[in-house]
Amino acid sequence: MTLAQIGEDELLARIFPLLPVPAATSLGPGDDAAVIASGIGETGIVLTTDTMVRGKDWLDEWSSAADVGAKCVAQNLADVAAMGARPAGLLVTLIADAATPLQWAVELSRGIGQAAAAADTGVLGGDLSSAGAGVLSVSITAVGRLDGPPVTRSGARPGDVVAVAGTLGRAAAGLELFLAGDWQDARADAVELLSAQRCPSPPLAAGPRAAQAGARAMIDLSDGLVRDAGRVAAASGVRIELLAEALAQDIAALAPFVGGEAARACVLAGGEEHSLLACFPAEQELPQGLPQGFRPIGRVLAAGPEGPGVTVDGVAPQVSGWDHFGG
Ligand SMILES: Nc1ncnc2c1ncn2[C@@H]1O[C@H](COP(=O)(O)OP(=O)(O)O)[C@@H](O)[C@H]1O
Ligand SMILES: Cc1ncc(C[n+]2csc(CCOP(=O)(O)OP(=O)(O)O)c2C)c(N)n1
Ligand SMILES: [Mg+2]
Repeated sequence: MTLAQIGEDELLARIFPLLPVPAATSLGPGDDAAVIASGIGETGIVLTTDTMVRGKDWLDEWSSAADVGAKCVAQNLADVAAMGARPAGLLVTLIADAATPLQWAVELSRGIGQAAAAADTGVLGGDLSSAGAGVLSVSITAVGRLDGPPVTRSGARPGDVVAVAGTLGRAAAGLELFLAGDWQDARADAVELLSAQRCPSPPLAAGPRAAQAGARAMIDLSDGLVRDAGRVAAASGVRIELLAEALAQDIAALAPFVGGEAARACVLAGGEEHSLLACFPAEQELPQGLPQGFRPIGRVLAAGPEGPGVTVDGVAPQVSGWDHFGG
């Protein structure tokens, strides 16, 4: 049996039972970030980590070292925001073949520093380690502060409104353009899609805003809308019903660049967008009732006989989303 045969979710289900969760942990593995008590009132500290590997998460042909640094910060801070927390600091690990140009490591750090500063945070430390020929990997651990209870994946309830802050499918469309290979002469508007893939800019401030507004569940969209909504559905024991009409504009905006079918796949299954998907009590359904930056895209329904899952206009979409091991 290999990792490819089981995929990420099944691997996690097998390893979680082997890992003791420290005493007095508020929230252990399984959500966007873990939570421990801060020791100050009811507030908590969130902790999360995300890694990028050359060849798997970026290619040097299309991403500069600064892009890689900024993207790794964005991925991590999106997980902090998805708990409803604000960033408190980063730890950075660089694992590199000793033949890596010094300039690459310097530019990586410049990208990390700029992205951290833009998010009103900074770097607390890290680690350096060498690796075999051609290996290059960046790992960041982010720490965040909560002002109130964390917003987990498990609090969605039937009747809630499903809303998203940030764009959908743009990083995936950028990846399509890179993989198609003819991106160097891209039109100005296509360059925005390439940038969304090189260094996404998640709506970080929307996370704490959602928490403040009473969001019941939240996740950042790293592996695709349907797959990540499915994680909220599974954790909450509900069905998430997305409305095709609410996604039509997102799909139409990408179609001229990648074609209609790929545009739909980008919006429903594209990874690395790091927008925030949240479920709010139904009385907040009107856009002015939702916190700034969120727009409604669906409803939470009872799970029904088929169990928790995601549907689009009542039908289970035939899209998969990203899995590092192909599961
Ligand atoms: N090797 C591991 N050991 C323990 N927990 C892990 C491991 N890998 C991932 N996790 C936990 O599993 C959950 C899902 O991980 P992941 O899919 O990477 O989350 P995200 O998409 O939010 O970055 C997270 O709570 C994470 O902390
Ligand atoms: C060379 C290359 N191939 C494929 C991808 C696509 N890709 C890599 S990781 C990923 C999903 C996000 O993975 P990760 O950042 O590990 O997410 P998380 O742990 O937050 O779920 C996608 C769509 C890419 N960015 N670069
Ligand atoms: Mg996440």
